[in-house]
Amino acid sequence: MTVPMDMQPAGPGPAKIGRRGLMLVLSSPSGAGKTTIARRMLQRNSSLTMSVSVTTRPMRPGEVDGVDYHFIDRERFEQMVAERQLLEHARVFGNYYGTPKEPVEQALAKGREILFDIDWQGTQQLAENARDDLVSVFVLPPSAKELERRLYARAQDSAEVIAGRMAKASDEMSHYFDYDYVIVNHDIESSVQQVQTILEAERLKRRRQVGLADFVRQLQDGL
Ligand SMILES: Nc1ncnc2c1ncn2[C@@H]1O[C@H](COP(=O)(O)OP(=O)(O)OP(=O)(O)O)[C@@H](O)[C@H]1O
Ligand SMILES: Nc1nc2c(ncn2[C@@H]2O[C@H](COP(=O)(O)O)[C@@H](O)[C@H]2O)c(=O)[nH]1
Repeated sequence: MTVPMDMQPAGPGPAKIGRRGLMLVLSSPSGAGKTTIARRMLQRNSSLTMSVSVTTRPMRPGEVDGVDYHFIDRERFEQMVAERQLLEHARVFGNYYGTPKEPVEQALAKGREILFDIDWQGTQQLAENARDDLVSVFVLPPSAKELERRLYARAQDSAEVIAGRMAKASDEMSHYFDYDYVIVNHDIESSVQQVQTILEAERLKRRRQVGLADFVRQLQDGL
């Protein structure tokens, strides 16, 4: 997948430096806090667009169809896979999840930055297709006890579901090794600031700055 630029190199007048879009992925064991971090990042960054996944999992109290997820049945999910409408997809905790391709491509075409809350399987698939445009962050909980406490405090899943997610947490966490960055979510404000720092540094990567050559040439011409 190629990510277009949000600003073309300058015509007449002073050269401008633009930015390529990027794909910022947050993954973690369930309950470590990535959804909370993602929501705050969206509030802070108007250039960020959230990728809204499809899922076959039942809606939780308070969730809104089309905002938190597109809630679909298994048949529709299989159809989307068959029609190649998903950029990546995976089975997680017995349910099916996937990233619709079209909204991501549209947002990238406008040079926007896309935020993904997906698991390690989805991250691996995105990396296979667009490694250069991917920035991946793994969020760890401070402790196993705190992870369980957060899952209960969220009060949205049954004890059985929580036990299932805790049982998978160790395996999930083993994938931290494949990520570009790893943060430990002790305090939400610090974690959001850390992800913000990552985003700002990644924007400054040379390959993501468009029109640098023209800008430097103009600087040199003025010497
Ligand atoms: N740093 C933190 N300190 C205390 N509580 C937190 C912190 N970060 C998140 N939480 C709380 O922990 C619970 C789980 O957070 P959240 O839903 O963001 O996790 P998640 O990683 O997105 O889980 P899932 O993968 O199941 O969607 C929520 O109730 C949230 O408010
Ligand atoms: N590979 C994908 N994983 C996804 C996607 N959307 C969400 N997820 C991950 O699933 C689990 C469970 O989420 P929950 O909302 O049911 O608690 C979590 O790890 C999410 O990151 C997706 O489109 N693809």
